[in-house]
Amino acid sequence: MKVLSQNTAFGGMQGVFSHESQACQSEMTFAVYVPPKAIIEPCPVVWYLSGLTCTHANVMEKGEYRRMASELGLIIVCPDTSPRGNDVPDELTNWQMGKGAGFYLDATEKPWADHYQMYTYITEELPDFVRQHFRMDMDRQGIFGHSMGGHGAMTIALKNPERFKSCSAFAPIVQPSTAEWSAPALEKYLGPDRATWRQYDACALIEDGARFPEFLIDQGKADSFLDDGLRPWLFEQAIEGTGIGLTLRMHERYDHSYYFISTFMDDHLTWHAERLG
Ligand SMILES: N[C@@H](CCC(=O)N[C@@H](CS)C(=O)NCC(=O)O)C(=O)O
Repeated sequence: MKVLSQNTAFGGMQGVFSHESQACQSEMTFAVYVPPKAIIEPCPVVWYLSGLTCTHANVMEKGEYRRMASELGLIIVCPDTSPRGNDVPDELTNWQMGKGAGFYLDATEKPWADHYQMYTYITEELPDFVRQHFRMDMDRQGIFGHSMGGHGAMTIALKNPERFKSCSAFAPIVQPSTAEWSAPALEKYLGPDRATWRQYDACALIEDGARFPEFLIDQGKADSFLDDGLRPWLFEQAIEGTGIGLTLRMHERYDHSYYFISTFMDDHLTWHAERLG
């Protein structure tokens, strides 16, 4: 593991690290915040998955999670959103595909499949890696994210309910297989057979029987991506009659930015801490 930076913050440590990923065949960077309580005992881990165009750095610099994570004793891990490097395929003029747009899936199509294995990276390789380097209580894990990362958090929680005890999202893409924003990317990564897309679509997963106890979703009403990309009302419909709990909060005047995310960050961390014990 390469240490790219380490800084003390709120009595804990904000670090940025990189390692060689087998899954993505690329050097991957991630951020970890370790609260001061971790000196005394292993702390629960909350994974934050970022949105389109982001790296690990957007939430680290603008998410304002450290004060509350320090207080609540939560480790926060912030991975990158795609493989990186000169040999990784990309679409240079399309921010919804390629680098910065890994969609937390395992691509099956050329030329993407060799590197774009973000589902395996996030659910297997990175957890195995960080547990070796940080004292974490892996029996207490939560996951949250923003936009494409909200989609990642919700689909990963729905597919791994035994691993995650809590899930929340800021402005998630709840049905990526039908959104103008994301359907073209799913087709390129996964091919034309839409049946294979369903495992990466929170609404479709629920229709197909996946379950998770409850979700917290915050959504700004002034978010310019609300109608084309995000559409949380589709998730509300998908959970009807399933017993899945949903706290959906629609906020007047808030947009898609980190001003919105940082405003509600404390509520999300509290939501996770209450469920992680
Ligand atoms: N295409 C626009 C929009 C992309 C966008 O809003 N991305 C969201 C996630 S979907 C984000 O978090 N952007 C980075 C930031 O605000 O720091 C851009 O590149 O600025």
